[in-house]
Amino acid sequence: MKIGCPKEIKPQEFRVGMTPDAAREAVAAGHEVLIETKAGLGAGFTDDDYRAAGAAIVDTAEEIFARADMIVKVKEPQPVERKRLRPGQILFTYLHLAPDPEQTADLLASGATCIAYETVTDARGGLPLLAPMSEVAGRLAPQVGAWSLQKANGGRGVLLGGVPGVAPANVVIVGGGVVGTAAARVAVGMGARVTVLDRSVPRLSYLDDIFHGKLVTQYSSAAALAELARTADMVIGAVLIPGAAAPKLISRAQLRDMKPGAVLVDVAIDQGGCFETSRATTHQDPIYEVDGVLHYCVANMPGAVARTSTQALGNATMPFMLALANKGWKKACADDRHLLAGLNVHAGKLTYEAVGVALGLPSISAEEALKI
Ligand SMILES: NC(=O)C1=CN([C@@H]2O[C@H](COP(=O)(O)OP(=O)(O)OC[C@H]3O[C@@H](n4cnc5c(N)ncnc54)[C@H](O)[C@@H]3O)[C@@H](O)[C@H]2O)C=CC1
Ligand SMILES: CC(=O)C(=O)O
Ligand SMILES: [Mg+2]
Repeated sequence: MKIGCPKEIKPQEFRVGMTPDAAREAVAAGHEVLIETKAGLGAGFTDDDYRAAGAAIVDTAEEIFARADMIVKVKEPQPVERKRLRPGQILFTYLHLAPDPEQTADLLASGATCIAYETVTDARGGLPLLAPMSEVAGRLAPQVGAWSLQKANGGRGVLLGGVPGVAPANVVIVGGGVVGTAAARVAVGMGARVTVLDRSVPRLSYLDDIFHGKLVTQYSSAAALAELARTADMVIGAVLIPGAAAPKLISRAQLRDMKPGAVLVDVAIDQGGCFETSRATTHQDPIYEVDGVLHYCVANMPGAVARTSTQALGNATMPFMLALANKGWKKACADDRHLLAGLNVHAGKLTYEAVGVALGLPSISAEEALKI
């Protein structure tokens, strides 16, 4: 199979879909790997690194899309990339379709087979291709929130850990999954007073066990979050209902009850965001203010640490990328129901129910798609 990896074109996105290691494995398995020139530079990989791995360097994205049977990327395809997809081509990348009707319409129109990293599952109920980036975004969340809290950035002027004689900041984390746990680890390490809310009591028990009393756990009811938001310096949104649009957990009216200069870090923004007033921002212009409360809503946070993120993502995607290339998408998905769970669009049909529900569109099951 010809596997193509274009350079990412989303603003300030420095990750790349294939590492030289992944390219080397694909070439060893008998595939042809096409990498757009300079695609890896932002993550510290040169064209020569890819050439040494046996890949061919191609001058333009157009040529990659025209020649490749499978496109491997990081971010959802941008409008110009969507126009280049064609029936029968495989697209393997993050999609986040539930909050994105335009992208969904374009992917349906393309006729391509689109497998979303974020809905591939594993045997333990996890999301193995989302988890590495959630680890990164979770670790970054208190760091970017702490930066936003600095006075020069519009924040309250509060230091997360306080100092002797001055209380630390209150950090509230909504959602105690991969992002929430990683965020808690860093926020606790920075000396903040941390509360984590989740709807899963087993998950709260796990957090209670691993943090040995260094944070407070709380069942995520609307009333509990409203109460905690009032005294929070930072609220980190880290909820997920896989594939679906994020539930809105803090309303605009509630912002008036929050401390002026407090910050909302909405990591769940790629699924539409879990605060009513969230809208996606970029690394170039990451924060904005509504009713005195700062919002940090960057939808590709891991792009800020592109080298770490590219390596972590590449480790996780490699076995699935190889299965798709070795067997073709149909056999690879038929053999592995966890990879099949990643199928979101095939031949003009939506194949992921939660996306259909979020967008009011009809969908078929991924199993049915295997027969088309
Ligand atoms: N902005 C960015 O750059 C990035 C965003 N993300 C996003 O972060 C979000 C979280 O991802 P993960 O931690 O990997 O998901 P996860 O599935 O590991 O954890 C989500 C947690 O949310 C909990 N939850 C669901 N509804 C809730 C509610 N109403 N209140 C409290 N908790 C609730 C679940 O029980 C679960 O424990 C996703 O939307 C993901 O796409 C992930 C990586 C990068
Ligand atoms: C998960 C995701 O969307 C990202 O890493 O950008
Ligand atoms: Mg994202």
